[in-house]
Amino acid sequence: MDYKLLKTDLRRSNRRILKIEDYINSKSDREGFLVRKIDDIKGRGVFTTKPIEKGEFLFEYRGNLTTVDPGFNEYAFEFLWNSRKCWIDASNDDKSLGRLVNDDENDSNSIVKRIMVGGLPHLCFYAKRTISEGEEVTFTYFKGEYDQFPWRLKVSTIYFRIC
Ligand SMILES: C[S@@+](CC[C@H](N)C(=O)[O-])C[C@H]1O[C@@H](n2cnc3c(N)ncnc32)[C@H](O)[C@@H]1O
Repeated sequence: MDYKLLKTDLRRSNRRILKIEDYINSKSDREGFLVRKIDDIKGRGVFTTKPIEKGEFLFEYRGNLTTVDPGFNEYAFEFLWNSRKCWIDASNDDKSLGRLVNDDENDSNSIVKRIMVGGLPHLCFYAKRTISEGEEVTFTYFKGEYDQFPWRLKVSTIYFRIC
């Protein structure tokens, strides 16, 4: 057994485990993504610059944690923590990637998990499946009313016409 190699492997895997907390604590995003304007309606989106494996950590939905309802705010992410409604308010443009992930109702490639770091909840995007190089990172915001998501209304109108 090559113990030197084993030690290096362990160090590498420990680094991988620590990485997510490191990104959260240093308020930074990992490399492998770029932001691109898609069009005037959708605005900007996040795209991969290399393939991503299923289950990989992508980046945090970074913003201010609050228990005060921010009202209509397209950058507020609502979730439950200890049975209480909370929001990550990402309306401040801090150049982070999470706040720029667009909605895909039916075929999104990421999910969001709540993880605890430093005793506080953090929302993190993970790959739901393999994501190819150059693909847009998308998330299903939630199953809401169509008037909350006017772009979905547009898509379903086309769908009904085709049928
Ligand atoms: C959290 S922001 C996402 C980033 C946004 N595209 C930007 O450039 O700042 C949410 C907003 O993006 C737009 N958006 C998200 N998903 C969309 C989609 N599938 N089609 C059209 N617009 C979308 C809507 O304006 C929505 O209110």
